[in-house]
Amino acid sequence: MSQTILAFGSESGNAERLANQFAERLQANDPHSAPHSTPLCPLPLNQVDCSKLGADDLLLVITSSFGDGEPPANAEAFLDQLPAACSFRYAVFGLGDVSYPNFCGYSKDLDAALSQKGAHPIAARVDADIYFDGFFDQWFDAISRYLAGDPAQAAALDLQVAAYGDSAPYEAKILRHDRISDSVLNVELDIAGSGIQYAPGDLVYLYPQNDPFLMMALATWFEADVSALAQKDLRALPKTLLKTVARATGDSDLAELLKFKNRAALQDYLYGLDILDLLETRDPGKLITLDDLQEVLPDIAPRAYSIASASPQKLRLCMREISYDHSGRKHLGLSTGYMAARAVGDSVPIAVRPNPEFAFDADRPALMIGTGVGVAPFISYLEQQSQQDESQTNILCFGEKLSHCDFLYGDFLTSCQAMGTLSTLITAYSRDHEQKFYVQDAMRANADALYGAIQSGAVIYVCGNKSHLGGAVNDALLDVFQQAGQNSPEEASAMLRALETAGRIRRDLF
Ligand SMILES: Cc1cc2nc3c(=O)[nH]c(=O)nc-3n(C[C@H](O)[C@H](O)[C@H](O)COP(=O)(O)O)c2cc1C
Repeated sequence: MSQTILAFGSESGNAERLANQFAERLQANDPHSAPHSTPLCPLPLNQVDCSKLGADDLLLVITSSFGDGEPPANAEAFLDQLPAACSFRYAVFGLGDVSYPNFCGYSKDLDAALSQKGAHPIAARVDADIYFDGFFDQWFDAISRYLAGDPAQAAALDLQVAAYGDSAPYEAKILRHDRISDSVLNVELDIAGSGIQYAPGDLVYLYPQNDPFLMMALATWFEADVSALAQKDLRALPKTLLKTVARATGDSDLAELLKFKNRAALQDYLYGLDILDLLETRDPGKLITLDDLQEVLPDIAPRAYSIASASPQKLRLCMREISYDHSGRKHLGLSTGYMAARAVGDSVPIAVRPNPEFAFDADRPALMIGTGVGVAPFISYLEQQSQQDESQTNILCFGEKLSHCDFLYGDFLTSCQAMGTLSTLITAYSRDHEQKFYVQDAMRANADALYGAIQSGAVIYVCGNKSHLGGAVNDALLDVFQQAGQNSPEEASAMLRALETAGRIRRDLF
């Protein structure tokens, strides 16, 4: 009699949980699945003896990859005990994470070894990323139909996330590239077919390149090809570089500035400075060489932005452009300058990463507090909510400078209000009136509404500039608790602590 074996390789429990779910769903005769007479009892891969499996048998494997694409401990022994020749049928569901260089390394090795030894795949291997639930539902559906005698769906299965990541970013085409205020750039990227999945709060990483004008100016300075600096961050000037310059040029002022006691003055000095400014002002004798720079300048690090969309086809981000004059020359922010210089139709390398600290809780009301481009994750969340039949009670407190030109995504937010996805929109424009009015002032002015939302279980999400919002929002919350809840200062502090402990205040500050 033929047998079906369901095995898992799991380090932190995901694959084991899915294997148990698979067995339970099959047994419960899920509406999509076929009845299955003998319950499947999932077991670790190490306990599977393939020498006992014949041509009629089926091995179903759900396994993650660990280390550098290696098997989890409870699957370690499996490949070593594989017989030289196999005749059984199999299907592999691989769990992984595209941010690891060896994405789904073990499940890929396992699939290759099984087929090389003569085992027959009934479905193409699944390479699933951290958002694996959708793939799992489809895999379960196809395999359960196969078990019920209908192999077509399994044969047609094609569930493989492309292995983009830090080592191989995904090249996304720009679909839209426009300005939504004087200084805010809105960019939409095509991710259809990429396998990229994300949730509100997640981050997109950009891999910017240096400003070509700065590179040209450096080539003129060195009278040489400076392409060796292409991957170097020309704006993040490390102390080791400044020490090298001070030593080579005998610049005692710079040496003095590098002393620990002068760290605040050093920070001021470095603000807005790039490598060319430093060379022009501190090294007129051109003692610092290209090799020196190559050695001490850090590589360009990918830059993270909050995703401002919820579509599986398109990914939106917004960024405030940085552009200023320093020493008579125009300076651009590295990634905003890079993105501003691109156009519709260009491709840009990206990677998407989860941001668990700032994940949205769809089962609770949301009290969202954001300033400027800090509105981005809230746009994503509201877009997701507007795709659902019912939405939570959601409040957004949004702060910017001027109401007539800085109401970012204003049309969308107004339509969310009309649809009911956004229950309350509170805005604070700091420069509309003589008297400055910030988002924390708007929180105090709407204390009753905010207190009511928090009392009804809302999670508080704060996104925006660290120095503006870090302490100010906490102070405003304390005032809200006292003002609207009639709490003493001590009680208000205890409430804030309790919310923090319960994970009901989530911050993404930059
Ligand atoms: C320390 C560590 C190493 C990992 N190495 C890899 C890897 O090399 N390739 C990969 O695709 N995923 C890797 N992952 C991601 C896991 O495969 C992924 O989180 C999976 O869902 C875990 O499933 P499990 O809980 O069943 O073990 C790694 C995760 C951790 C925490």
